[in-house]
Amino acid sequence: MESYYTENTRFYGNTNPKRLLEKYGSPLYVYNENILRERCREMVKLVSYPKFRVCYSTKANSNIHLLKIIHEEGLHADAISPGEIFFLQKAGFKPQEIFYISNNVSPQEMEFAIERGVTISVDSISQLKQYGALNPGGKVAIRINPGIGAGHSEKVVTAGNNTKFGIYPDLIPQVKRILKEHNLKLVGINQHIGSLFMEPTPYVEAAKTLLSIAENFDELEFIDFGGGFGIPYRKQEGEKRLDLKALGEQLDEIIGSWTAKRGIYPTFQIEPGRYIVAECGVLLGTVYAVKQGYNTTYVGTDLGFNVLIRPAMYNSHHDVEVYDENGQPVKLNERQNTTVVGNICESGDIIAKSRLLPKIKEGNILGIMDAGAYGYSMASNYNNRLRPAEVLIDKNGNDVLIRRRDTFDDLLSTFNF
Ligand SMILES: Cc1ncc(COP(=O)(O)O)c(C=O)c1O
Ligand SMILES: N[C@@H](CCCC[NH3+])C(=O)O
Repeated sequence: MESYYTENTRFYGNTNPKRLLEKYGSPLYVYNENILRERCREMVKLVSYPKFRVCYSTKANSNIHLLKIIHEEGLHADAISPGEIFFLQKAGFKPQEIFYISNNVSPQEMEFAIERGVTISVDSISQLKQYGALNPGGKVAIRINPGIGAGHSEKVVTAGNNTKFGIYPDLIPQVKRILKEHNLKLVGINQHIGSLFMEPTPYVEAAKTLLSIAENFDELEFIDFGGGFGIPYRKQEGEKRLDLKALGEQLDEIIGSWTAKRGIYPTFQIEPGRYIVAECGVLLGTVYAVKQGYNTTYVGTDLGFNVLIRPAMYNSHHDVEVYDENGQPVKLNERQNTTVVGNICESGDIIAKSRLLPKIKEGNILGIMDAGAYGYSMASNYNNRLRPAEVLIDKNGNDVLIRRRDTFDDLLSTFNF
């Protein structure tokens, strides 16, 4: 089948991968503003219940320029750390638009949010007690483990029996005692079952469970079903999109019947990260070596796992597109078994294993597709490598540098000499 992306070269606006690498260097993260805005809008209209809000999950990509666009589209945001709260505020999010979903944090980190007026969710009895002691009479949310998990790898399943996250429902009497002891108001309950589901069922089932748990509390201002909305990473094989219409209709139905039965109308919210940013991002890199192995051809690039760790960490698949000397996508007709590797000193430094790709030569450019989520945000300086620059193809198709590449001075900047 022809590449989804080959038909979609509009991604690069008025330029192309070759010109982008000539101008900004390799490797390079490239984001498309129109796609980002489209994904935000799809999520905002997911359900028709009027008090519905979308909290973008900042961990997926915390580039301040992308955060500004997401804010312009009317999304709120969730944060997992004071550093993310700091970035969100820099991007213009107001404290009441930020939800701090904390996990095992120090009193100082809780104070950081309390001082700024950011609502915190805690996810253990210990942390609820710590919060109560710090902010008696305050508002708080709790993260529930609904007992149902889902995700693309066991490392990203965040509910069920094998996870550090969330409070089990049988601890609710204890939660109530602590709330009373510290005169806390429980304003919200939230959950997140895990990252990347492609069928509505686990999410909807977990949402129903959360609604039954919500019946234990009278004054909830919001109920948060979490993120995890998947994107099709295997577009070249024709993978289908998550059916948002079906998912939205099911959510509307359970929200509608729950609110009608209870006669209360809290805000409902979701926390998508990947769905918002994955498909607006491509990671470009350059081929420097081609080597015939026993079973596969190794294509050696500057795309080490310091730049994109998902394949090495979770065995994740990203489609690969090959560009010719004019920066145009090479058609996927004559294909050979190819393994794309990086420049990091580890054998696990593989970005695409045993793929059928067109014949690749030194100097070719590769596009690692759907790399906007958990790409740069999980990048590192391992091997003292420099994290790449980030470029935005803006809504008029122009390329804009939104973050420069690291420098050697950046690597030195934290040392005392
Ligand atoms: C609490 C919480 N909310 C939201 C998300 C976003 O998940 P995703 O990017 O799969 O939508 C995550 C990450 O898995 C998370 O841990
Ligand atoms: N980092 C994961 C997503 C989940 C992380 C957040 N709980 C990934 O790249 O797929």
